Amino acid sequence: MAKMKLAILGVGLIGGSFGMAIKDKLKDDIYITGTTRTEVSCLTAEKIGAVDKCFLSNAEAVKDADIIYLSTPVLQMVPIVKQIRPYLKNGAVITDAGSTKQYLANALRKILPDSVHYVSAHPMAGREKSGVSAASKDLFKNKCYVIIKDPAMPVSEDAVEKICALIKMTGANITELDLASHDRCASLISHVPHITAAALVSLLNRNYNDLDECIKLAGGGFKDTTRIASSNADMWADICLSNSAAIVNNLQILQEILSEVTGAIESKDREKLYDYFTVAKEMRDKILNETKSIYEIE
Ligand SMILES: NC(=O)C1=CN([C@@H]2O[C@H](COP(=O)(O)OP(=O)(O)OC[C@H]3O[C@@H](n4cnc5c(N)ncnc54)[C@H](O)[C@@H]3O)[C@@H](O)[C@H]2O)C=CC1
Ligand SMILES: O=C(O)C(=O)Cc1ccc(O)cc1
Repeated sequence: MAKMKLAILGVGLIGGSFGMAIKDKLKDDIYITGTTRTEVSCLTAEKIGAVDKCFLSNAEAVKDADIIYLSTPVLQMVPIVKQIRPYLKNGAVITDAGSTKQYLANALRKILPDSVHYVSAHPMAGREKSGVSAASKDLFKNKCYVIIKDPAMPVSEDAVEKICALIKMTGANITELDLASHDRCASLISHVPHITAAALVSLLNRNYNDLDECIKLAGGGFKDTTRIASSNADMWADICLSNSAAIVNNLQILQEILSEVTGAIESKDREKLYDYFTVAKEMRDKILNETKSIYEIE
């Protein structure tokens, strides 16, 4: 039987980690090609074993591929699919790691031929560092990996099984969601927290003439609440633009919460402030307790 061929377009943190995990499990039973935008990162991708062969051309990488894994920033994916469309073989399965799903599903549905299957998915695993040099074969281990099942986007069970079989090799736990639920939940649990972490850092840039003095005081609290503000700007701009309705809705709710707590401080309402922190602490402790296995293995 011919070897399975996997093409990873955008071998960065996520694509590189996916390639490393699959290569680690399947060794020579799979042939992995990939693309990056520079020769240096292409060489790194080969050196760390994320791919067998790296190209600077997406068209070259997808030749004869059975499975195509898109792992560039979200808004790069549709132009890439348009570019590779003539080179896709019948029966090929495309999946993607994009952080937002509805926008991609709508756009890809319009441009993909019937002979190519699309399985929408999202690894809920990552870190604030980007690029292939930050990749790790264990990045997805014990983390949630969402597979989209949506009545508006029927997909062949055989294609879903092929993608799930690869995802299982990374050690991730598969969860199913529909498109709208995914984008709503991801905005709440990931997108708005990232925007907020960046806002906490931006706060330092406003109203403070003595920034150097303030930074001397930075401790664990600042580091914990702002770690993800070090994430890739290209990727986060695309996420905001491709899930704007859910993100704007949750940012407005966050502004209401901040207005309420501002009011409580101004009016010296100690009971309200006590309740504000108590409710948040109880909820966070409960969530961490219920998701212990995710956070213990880093
Ligand atoms: N960073 C994270 O923690 C997570 C990211 N994601 C999603 O995964 C995707 C990739 O994110 P990362 O791996 O973090 O980004 P990254 O910046 O580490 O990697 C992106 C890769 O795509 C390449 N690239 C960009 N445009 C390209 C193009 N037109 N053609 C070929 N290659 C191109 C870059 O050279 C780089 O190798 C994004 O869509 C992101 O939303 C999903 C889960 C977690
Ligand atoms: O660094 C972290 O902890 C993250 O939360 C990474 C992350 C970023 C984007 C995603 O779509 C999913 C996970």
